[in-house]
Amino acid sequence: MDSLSVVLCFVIGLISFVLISFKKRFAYWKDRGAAYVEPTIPFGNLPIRQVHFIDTTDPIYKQKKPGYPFMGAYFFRNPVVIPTDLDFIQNILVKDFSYFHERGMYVNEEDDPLSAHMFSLDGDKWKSLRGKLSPTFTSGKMKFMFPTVVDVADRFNSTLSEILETESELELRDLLARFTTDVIGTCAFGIECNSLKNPNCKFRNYGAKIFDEPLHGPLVHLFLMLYPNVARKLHLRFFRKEVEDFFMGVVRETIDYREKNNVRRKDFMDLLIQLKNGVALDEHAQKLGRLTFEEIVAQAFVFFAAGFETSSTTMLFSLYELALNPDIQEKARQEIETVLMKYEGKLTYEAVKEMVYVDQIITESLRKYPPVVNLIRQPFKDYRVPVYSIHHDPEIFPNPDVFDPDRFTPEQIKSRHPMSFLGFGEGPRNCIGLRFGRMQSRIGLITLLKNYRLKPCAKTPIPMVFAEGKPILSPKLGVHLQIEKL
Ligand code: HEM
Repeated sequence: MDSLSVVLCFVIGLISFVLISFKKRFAYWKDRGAAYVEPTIPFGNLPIRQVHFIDTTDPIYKQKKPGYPFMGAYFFRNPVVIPTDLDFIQNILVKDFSYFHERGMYVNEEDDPLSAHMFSLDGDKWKSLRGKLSPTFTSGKMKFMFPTVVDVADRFNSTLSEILETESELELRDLLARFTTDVIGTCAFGIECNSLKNPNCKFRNYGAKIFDEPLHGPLVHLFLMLYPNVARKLHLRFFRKEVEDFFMGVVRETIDYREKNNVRRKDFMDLLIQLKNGVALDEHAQKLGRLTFEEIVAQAFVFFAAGFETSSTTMLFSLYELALNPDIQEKARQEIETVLMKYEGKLTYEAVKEMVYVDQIITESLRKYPPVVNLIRQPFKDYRVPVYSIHHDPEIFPNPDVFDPDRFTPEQIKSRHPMSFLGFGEGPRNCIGLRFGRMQSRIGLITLLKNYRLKPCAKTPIPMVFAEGKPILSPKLGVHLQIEKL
C-alpha cells in the first residue's frame, strides 16, 4: 500500500469510529423507550448558531408527547432531560430534592475564590452555606433593610428627575441596572455608590463586566462544566482576576473599617460580619461554624451578581409592559396613591405590602420574561427545567403573550399547579434572595409610577427581541421609553 492509501484508510477509519461512537451515544434515549428529539452530529439538539438559552430547550419542549413526563435530548454527546410534566418537575425540585440538590457548575476555590459561591457550590458546602445565610433573608431582615432601599430609590428619583429636565426619551435598561447596583452595593457591601450620577462608578463597571464581558465564550463554559477536574488542573478561572481583585479589596476595606470603628449598619455586610464572628443570626438557626473571609467575599459577590441584573430586568420588562398597557399602568398608579394616602404619603414597609396589584405586575412580568429561563439540576444526568416554555405554554397560561397581572390573584394562583410559576425556582434550592428581589423591584416600580408616566416611543422595541448568549434574559437593544413627570 502506498502512503496515500494508508492516510486514506486512517481517515476513513477515524470518521467511521467517530460516527459509530456518536450513533451509539445517540441511541441512549431510544434504547430506554423515552420520548426524544432526533439529534444531529456533532451538536446533538443544540442549535448551531449563537442563540439565547431559551432556544436550547424551548424547541424540544414544544415537541412534548402526552403520557411522557420528559423529553430526552442531547447537548453535544451528553443525554439531557427536559422535564415537561409539572408533577415530574415537582418531584425533581421538591419531593425528591435529596437526589436533585446539585447544579454541577464549575468551582475552583484555589485559583478563583469568587467561584465558590452559593449558586455554584454543591454538596455539604452548599448545604452549610445555605443554612448559614438563610437567616439573612427572613422577612424581619427585609424590614430591617427596607429604609436603606427606599433611600437609594429616593436618590434614584431625584437624579432621574434632573436627567428629564433635558431629555424625555430614555433607555431604561442601563438606568435600572444602575439603580439595583446602588441598592446591592449599599446593602451587600455598604458602599454608597451613586452610579446613576456617576457613570464611571466602579461597581457599575465591574457589574457590567460580569454579564456583558464574561472571561470565556460559551464553548469554554461548556468545557468547564463537562470537565471540571481537567479545568482545575489547568488552573482555569471562571471570573476575571480584575473582578476578583476589586471585590476582595472592597470587602477587605469595608470589614476593616467597620471592625476598627465599631460601625453597625442595616445591610447584608453587617449580617455577614456577624457570621464571620460566629454570631447566630436566628434563634432557630443551627450553629454551622464561622464564615471565612473568602467565603464572605464570594457570598457578597453572589448577592451582587445574582441580585442586580435579575431585579433590574424584572423592573425593565414590567415598565415596558406598563407603557404598552396604559390601563394596567393607571390601575397600578391608583393603587399606589390610595395606599399612600392611608400612610400619610410615606412609603413604609407595611404600605408596600398592601400594594398587591404592583406585586401581581412583577409576578406577571416574571412569568412572561423569566430572567432565569432554565433551572439546572444535575443528579447524574443534566436536567434542565424549561421555565420560559412552561410560562408560555397555552395549556397552563391561556394567551401567554398577553400581559395580564390578574393571572396572579390568589384565586387564580390556587387554580393552577404549584409548579406552573417558576420565576424564582422552587424547593430547597430556590432563590434565596426572593424576598429581597421582590422588595427592591416593588420599591423601584412604585417610585417610578408615583412620579412618572411611561409611554412607548419610536425606539421602543415592539415586539421584544432578546439578547443572544446572555445568562439573564434581557432585551437585545435595551428599552427606550418616553417618560413624563407627573
Ligand atoms: C427578581 C429578582 C430575582 C430573580 C427573578 C431570581 C431568580 C433566581 C432563580 C430562578 C434562581 C435559581 C433557583 C432554582 O434553581 O430553583 C436563583 C438562585 C439564587 N438567587 Fe436569585 N433571583 C432574584 C434576586 C436575587 C437577589 C436579590 C439575590 C441576593 C441578594 C439572589 C440570590 C440568589 C442566590 C444566592 C441563588 C442560589 C441559591 C442556591 O443555590 O441555594 N437572587 N435566583
